[in-house]
Amino acid sequence: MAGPSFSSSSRARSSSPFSHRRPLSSSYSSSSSSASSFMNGRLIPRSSPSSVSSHFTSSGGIPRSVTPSRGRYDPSRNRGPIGYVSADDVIVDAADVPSSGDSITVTVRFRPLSQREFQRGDEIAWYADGDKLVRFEYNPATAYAFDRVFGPLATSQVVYDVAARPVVKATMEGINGTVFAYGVTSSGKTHTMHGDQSSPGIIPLAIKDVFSIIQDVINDLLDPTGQNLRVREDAQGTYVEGIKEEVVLSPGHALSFIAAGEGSESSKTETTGLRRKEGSYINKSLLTLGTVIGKLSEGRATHVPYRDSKLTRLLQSSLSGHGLVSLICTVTPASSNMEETHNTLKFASRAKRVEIYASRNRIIDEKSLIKKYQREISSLKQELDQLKRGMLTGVNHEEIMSLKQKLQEGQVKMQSRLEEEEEAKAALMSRIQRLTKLILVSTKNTIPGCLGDLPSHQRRHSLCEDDKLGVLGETQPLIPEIEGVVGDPISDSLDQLHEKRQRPLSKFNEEQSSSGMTISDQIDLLEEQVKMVAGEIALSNSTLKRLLEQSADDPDNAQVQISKPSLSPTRMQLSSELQVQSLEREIEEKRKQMRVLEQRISESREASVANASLVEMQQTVVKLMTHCNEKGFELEIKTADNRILQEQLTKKCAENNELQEKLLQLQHQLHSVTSEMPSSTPENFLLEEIGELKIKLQYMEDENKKLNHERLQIVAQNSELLDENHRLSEEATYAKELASAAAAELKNLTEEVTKLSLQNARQAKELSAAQEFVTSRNSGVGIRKYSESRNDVIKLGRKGRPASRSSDISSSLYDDAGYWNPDMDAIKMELQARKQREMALESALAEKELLEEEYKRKFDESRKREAALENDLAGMWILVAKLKKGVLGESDLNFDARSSNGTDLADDMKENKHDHDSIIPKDIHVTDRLIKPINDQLNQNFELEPLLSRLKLFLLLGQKQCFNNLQNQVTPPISIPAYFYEII
Ligand SMILES: Nc1ncnc2c1ncn2[C@@H]1O[C@H](COP(=O)(O)OP(=O)(O)OP(=O)(O)O)[C@@H](O)[C@H]1O
Repeated sequence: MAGPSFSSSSRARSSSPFSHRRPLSSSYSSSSSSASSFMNGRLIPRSSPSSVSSHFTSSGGIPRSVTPSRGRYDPSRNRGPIGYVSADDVIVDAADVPSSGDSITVTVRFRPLSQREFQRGDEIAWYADGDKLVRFEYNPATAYAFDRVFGPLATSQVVYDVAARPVVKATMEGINGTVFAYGVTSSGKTHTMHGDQSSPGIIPLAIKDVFSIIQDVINDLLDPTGQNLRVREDAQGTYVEGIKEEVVLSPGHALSFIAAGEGSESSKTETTGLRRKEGSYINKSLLTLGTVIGKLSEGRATHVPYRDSKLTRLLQSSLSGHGLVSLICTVTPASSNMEETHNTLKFASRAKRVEIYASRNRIIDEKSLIKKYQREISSLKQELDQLKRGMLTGVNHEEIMSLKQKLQEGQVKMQSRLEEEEEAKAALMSRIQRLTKLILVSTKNTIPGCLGDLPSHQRRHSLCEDDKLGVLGETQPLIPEIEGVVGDPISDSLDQLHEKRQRPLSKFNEEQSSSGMTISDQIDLLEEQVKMVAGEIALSNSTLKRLLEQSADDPDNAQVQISKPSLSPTRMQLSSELQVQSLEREIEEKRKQMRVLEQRISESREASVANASLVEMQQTVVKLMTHCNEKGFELEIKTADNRILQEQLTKKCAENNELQEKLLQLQHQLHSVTSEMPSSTPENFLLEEIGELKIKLQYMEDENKKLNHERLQIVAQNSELLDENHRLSEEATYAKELASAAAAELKNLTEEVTKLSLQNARQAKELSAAQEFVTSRNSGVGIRKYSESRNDVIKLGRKGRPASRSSDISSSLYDDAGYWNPDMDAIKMELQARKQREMALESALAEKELLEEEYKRKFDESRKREAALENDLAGMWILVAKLKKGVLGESDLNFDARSSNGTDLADDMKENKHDHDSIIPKDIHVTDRLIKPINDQLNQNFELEPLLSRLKLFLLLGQKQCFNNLQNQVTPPISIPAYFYEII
């Protein structure tokens, strides 16, 4: 299927052998009901009150090969209560699109009240009640239901979408279809079918649709010269004889033809005063259409008077159910047209009852047909065989006769089919030839340089053919008729040629182009002629020479035997002198001719040089003209396309404006609503939410960066602190050592002091004993006591001597002879010094202990800070992960102004003018819960630190698998709260 074609009934008939066939493609035809019909039923006599219709039909496939498979009529199927209904009737929703085996799609379109109707006080009499009902204002019980009712505000695009597009689409799938508008005058048929620039109707929309489906379209158009087209029928249905086809290349192109068909119809009818006549035809056609629809809607097999009007004949194949039919009834709501509208509605209602059985056309190719016929022949042969066998076995006579009859009928049928096929084939062939010719002509005309670029040998070839038929053919008799000087054909042809050369160049070129002979061809011809004349001169010369020789040899015998058998005896008897003279004259004559020819050749050469450029120029001009025509044609198409585009653009602009207005309105509304309830509308909420999320994300990223920076700082601080800690530990160890040394010394000293005190006490005792001795020297008791005391001292002194540090003191207690001689002052001083040393050591120890405590406190603090920051970081990571996953719930966005590290973030955020409170999760302590076990473990075991740090990192990053793997390496395993697993 090449595509749809457009046809109209007011085109001339053609004698094309294929003219009685419908086009090889889907066809689009538009006509009114009248004899001199036109596109879209535009011809409505103002005086005529009658309804008119406008329609387009489209058929898919090749009717010749169409095999319509009709469905069975089933009245119970798909019959909604479409038609007249009472107000209480239940309206069943009819299918929006026509379907096979269904009824005609009937839609009703109301137009708005016109200015005139309004001014004269018309009221709304009929109106669209919903999109299925038409109701009577003055009696609401009167209502009609249809497939669809379009109110006065419905656009043609909507009407097209519902009422026509399914038909157009089906056409593209090979199902015939018809869309026609029906309605009283001024009810809106033209507006619906044709429309205008701002609101294109069904026809332009259909064309556009068709072109969007296919690229190449064969278009049947009205022939402006045609009158009185005949509607004919064949086995495939009704067709308009002599329909003209045009190839169209774009929607614009198709529309331009339609427009042309319309610019010719109106002028014709205006000027020839055919309107009245048209009106009467239309009335007749519509009357018949009403009758036909009425008959069809009865569903009985009665005679349907299709043939009574051209309109019904044209619509016959559509109405008789071969294709889809969409009827658009246009009505006015005006009360002044109340009755007409009612009639239209009744008509539409009746039409709705017509059943259609649209079926897809099948294209059967030649091979399939041959196969089909072969099958039929073989079955017939079988029948024949059976017949023969029957004859042999004694089948009764009647049976044989009936079989014979059948066979004959079959043969006749076959014969007629074959003939039909032959006919169709011939028609096709002729059409193909015609089209090929057209293509060739058009190619010839359109391909620039086609003729001029022909190779010279081709030109020569054609010349030779011309030569045979023309100039050379005339020159041939010259050779035998040597004396044919009178009426010399060469001269004639040369004269003709010369004459031609003398003519104005344009004329010359015209002839040249018409005969296909160029100057170079003519020069070739002249050269050939020169050669021939030269040959003739040579022949004459040799004859002359022979004659002269003979006369010289035998002057008495003047008889000359001319070798030429054609020469008459009388001539042969001429005197040799006369013959010689004649020959000489002839030779002279030929030479003259030759000179003339040579001169003409040289002139022709000169002329060819001069003309060549002119010819070339002319050819270029012709080419340019052709090109120009093509471009003009393209321009027309483009203009038409442009117009459509402009229409679309205008429409789009209008839509755009409307949308913008709506947008403004909406924005305005939104604004007003927002000002009342700032966050109540979903748009607001979403916008806010998006904004918040963006801010949060940004803040998170910033915070993350900050935290990372801080973390790095903390790590650096930590390492510093660790160093310091190490140093302090060393110092503490040293201090401890010192302290223990000091303690040991103190102990020794204490012991020594005790000893010394004891010694001192003893010495004091000894001293008092000695004093007593001195006092009692005079008595024996005193000396003995002194001796005893002295022995004790000695014993003591000797015992105490090993103590190294007390040696000084001891030594100060004895003289060189080892006798007790205590230097009390020295001892006292020594003791004093020792005490002082002891005190200093004790204070240093206390100081060191204080320092150690201070460092330890600082270290703990930094650890805590680090943990807190890590907690914050963990919180952030979790939040970021949630945001990325898009699982951030309301609860996550409940925030606490204070983070775990004690920073008052709320204050910071207030300073930043953003409501950053919201980014710190309330349940930030969760991270404490997560990290705490690890931190505890870390605090307990410093060796595990690298492992645990990694563990923490995996935990924070939510890498469950890595975390689990690593966790197994930690002994004892860390217990992780279930919450963590929920998060990751
Ligand atoms: N649906 C519509 N919306 C707006 N205007 C409309 C509509 N239908 C028709 N009109 C207007 O009503 C007027 C008559 O319409 P239109 O010429 O299409 O009627 P018509 O049936 O073709 O008439 P006629 O039978 O005389 O050809 C026109 O001005 C047309 O623009």
